[in-house]
Amino acid sequence: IIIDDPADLPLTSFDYVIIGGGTAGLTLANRLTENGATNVLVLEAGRGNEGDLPMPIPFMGPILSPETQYTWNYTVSPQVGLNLRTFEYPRGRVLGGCSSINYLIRQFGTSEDWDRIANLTAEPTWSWANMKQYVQKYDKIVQPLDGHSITGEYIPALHGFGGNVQASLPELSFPIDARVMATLNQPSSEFQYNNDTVGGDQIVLGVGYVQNSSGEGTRSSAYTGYYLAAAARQNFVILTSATVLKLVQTGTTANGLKSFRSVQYAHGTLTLTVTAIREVILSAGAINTPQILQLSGIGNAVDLRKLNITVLINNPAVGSNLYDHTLLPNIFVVQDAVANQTFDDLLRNQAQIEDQINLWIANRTGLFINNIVNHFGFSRITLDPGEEDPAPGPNSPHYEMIFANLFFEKPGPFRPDEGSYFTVGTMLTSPESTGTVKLASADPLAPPIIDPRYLTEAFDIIAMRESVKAVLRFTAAPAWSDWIAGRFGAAFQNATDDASIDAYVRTLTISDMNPVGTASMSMVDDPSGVVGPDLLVKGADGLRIVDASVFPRSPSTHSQGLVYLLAERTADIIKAAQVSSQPPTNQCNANLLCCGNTETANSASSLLVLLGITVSDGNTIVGLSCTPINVIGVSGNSCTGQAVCCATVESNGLVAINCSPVNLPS
Ligand SMILES: Cc1cc2nc3c(=O)[nH]c(=O)nc-3n(C[C@H](O)[C@H](O)[C@H](O)COP(=O)(O)OP(=O)(O)OC[C@H]3O[C@@H](n4cnc5c(N)ncnc54)[C@H](O)[C@@H]3O)c2cc1C
Repeated sequence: IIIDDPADLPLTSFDYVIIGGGTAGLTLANRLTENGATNVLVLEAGRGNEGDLPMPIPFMGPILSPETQYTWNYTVSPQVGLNLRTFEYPRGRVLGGCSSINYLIRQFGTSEDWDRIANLTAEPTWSWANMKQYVQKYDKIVQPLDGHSITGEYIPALHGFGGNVQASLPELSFPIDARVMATLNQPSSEFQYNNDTVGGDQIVLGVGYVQNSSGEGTRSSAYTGYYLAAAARQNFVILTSATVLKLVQTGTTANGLKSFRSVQYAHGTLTLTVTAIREVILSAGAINTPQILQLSGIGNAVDLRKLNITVLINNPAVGSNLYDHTLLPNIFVVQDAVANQTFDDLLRNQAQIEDQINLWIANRTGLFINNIVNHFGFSRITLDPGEEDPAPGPNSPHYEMIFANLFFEKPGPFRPDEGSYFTVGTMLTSPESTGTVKLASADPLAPPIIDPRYLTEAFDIIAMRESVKAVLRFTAAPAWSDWIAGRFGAAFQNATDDASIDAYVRTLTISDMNPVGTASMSMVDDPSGVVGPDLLVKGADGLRIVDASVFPRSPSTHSQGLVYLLAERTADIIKAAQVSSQPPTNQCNANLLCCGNTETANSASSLLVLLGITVSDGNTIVGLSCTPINVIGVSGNSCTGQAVCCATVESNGLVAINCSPVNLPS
C-alpha cells in the first residue's frame, strides 16, 4: 500500500525499514514481503508515479530529466578533467527511482564484472555462476508490438521469460537500422554483429540490438515490476514524500557494534522517527546513500568534524570510490535529401508530439512505443604490454557506441532550432578515474558535492579518444555516404589528431549517469570498503546497504540490470539470516509481553535499544523485536532485565510495539 500521510502508517515499527523506493529498494521490498508475517516500510522522498503520463512512454525517457519533478536536480562540481565544466546530474526522485526515469537499456553486466566482485570480496556467491540464477526472477522477455520475428536478434537461453521486469527488443525499426547493419556486414568490417548484447554468459563486444526495460510499448520499472505486482500485500507499505534526514544510533551491541535501527525523516513540516525491528536498509542510490551515512556520523572523521557532525563510525571509504561512465555525444549533420528521416523535426513540433502521445494512449502505436535508439556496440582499446586493465577481463569492453536517429547533446528536450542530425554517443564503460560524494553542509536537505573527477586518469582520456576514432571509422563506411553531410560543431570539426580529439572530448563529455562504488563492498576483515560481502555496514549493527553504491568497481555495461540482480540476491541473503537467527526463548504472556535486554543506558535521557525482545501470541513466538525507547526514569516493573517495553499482537497477526516510558531499576 502507498501512503502519503505518516498518520496513516499501520505500525510504529516495522521488521525492515528500507530507505529509498528505487530500483533496489522496491525489488527488495517485494521479495521480503513474500512472507506475509514480514512487515516492510519503504521511505521514498519522491512521489508515486501512477498516472504520470510521460513516464511509461519509452521514447520520452530522455525528457524525464534533468531538472523535472521526478529528479533530485543535482549538478557535478567543476570537473578538472573537463575544463572545469559543471553540468546537471540527474537522479530519480520518484517511486522506482532511476528505473522510472532512465533510458531503458538493460544488460546484466559481463560475467567478468560479477567474477571481479566475487574476487574482491572473497565471496564466491557474487560470481556470475551463482548470480545468473537471478535472471529468471528479474527478467521477462516479451515480443515486440510490430510482430516482427526476433530470431537472430537475441539468444533466448540467456534470458528469463517469467520474471518481474519486462524486456523487449526494438518495437519497430528506424531509418538508420539498415545502415548500421550494412556497416557490420561489409567485407572485413572491424565491427562485428553480436546477436545478444545482454552480457552474462554472452560476450558483449560487437554491435547488436538494444534490449529495453519495457514491454508492449510501455516502460517496465521497479515500480511496475516489483511494487504493482505486490500492491495488494498489506505488509508492503510505502510512505511517499518522506525524505530521510539521518539514521539514529539506538544502542551498542555486546561486541561493540553501533546499532542503527531508527530513522529520522522529514514529511512536509514534520520531523518524524520510525523504527526497524530487524534492519534498516539503505537503498537511496550511489549519491544519496553516502550522503545519508555521512549525515548520520558514518564517514570520514576529518570531514564530518569540519561540519560539526558527531562521528559515530570513522570510515573514510564512505563517499569515496565514485565511479561513473562518461558520455560524449558525437553529432553529425544529416544530408538534406534524407533529413526528413530523422526525428528532429517531429520533436520540434508540439502538435506532432501530441499526435504521437495520443497514438500511444489510444492503442500503443506510433513512434513513441520505442526507445530513441535501436543499436549499440561495445569495444576495447589495445593495452600496452603490462598495462593494468581497468576492465574486469579481456572479454569486457572499455567503451560503447550508441546510434541515435536525432540530435542528442544532453538529457532533456534540447536541440537546435533547425537541421537534422545523427548522434553516435560514445561512453567510457571501464573508467579508471574515481571521485567522491561529500557533504556540502550538515543540512540534510542541501545537495551533496558530487565530484566524479571524470577523465583524470590517463587511461580514460585515451579510451575516449579511441572511441571517437572508432566512430569516425564506423561512419566512414559506404552505408553512410548519402546520409552524413558533416560533423556538427567546431570542436568536433577541429578534432583531427590526438591532441585536438582530446580537447574535443574534454569540451563536450558529460555523464552517462551510472554512478557506483560510494559505499563499496569488500572482504569481511578488510578495513577499506563500507560493507562486507553480506552488505552489512562495517562497524554497525542492524544496517545494510543495497543499491548501486556497493559495487566496488564500475560495471562495464549499463548498470540497472546489475542493481536488480544485486537486490534479488540480497533478498535471499536476508531471508537466510532470518532463518539462522532464532529468537531467544522468553516468558511472554499471551497478547501482552515484556522483555529483557542486554543493553545499558548511560543517562536518564539517552535512547536505549532493546535487544532480544520476543513477541509472542501465546505459545508461538512470532518475531524478534528490537526497538528504541526513551529512558525517562526509574520505577518498578514486573519484567526482568534492565528495561522493558510492551507489545501487543493484534488480531490480524501483525505485531505492534508500543513503547511506553520505560523504567530502569537503579
Ligand atoms: C537519466 C538516467 C538514465 C539512465 N539510463 C540508464 C539506462 O539506459 N540503462 C541502465 O542500465 N541504467 C541507466 N541509468 C542508471 C540506472 O537507472 C541506475 O544505475 C539504477 O537504477 C540505480 O538504482 P539504485 O537502486 O541504486 O538507485 P535509484 O533507483 O536511484 O533509487 C534510489 C531511491 O532512493 C530515493 N532516495 C534518495 N535519497 C533519499 C532520502 N534521503 N530519503 C528517501 N528516499 C531517498 C530516491 O528518490 C530513489 O527513488 C540511468 C540513470 C539516469 C539518472
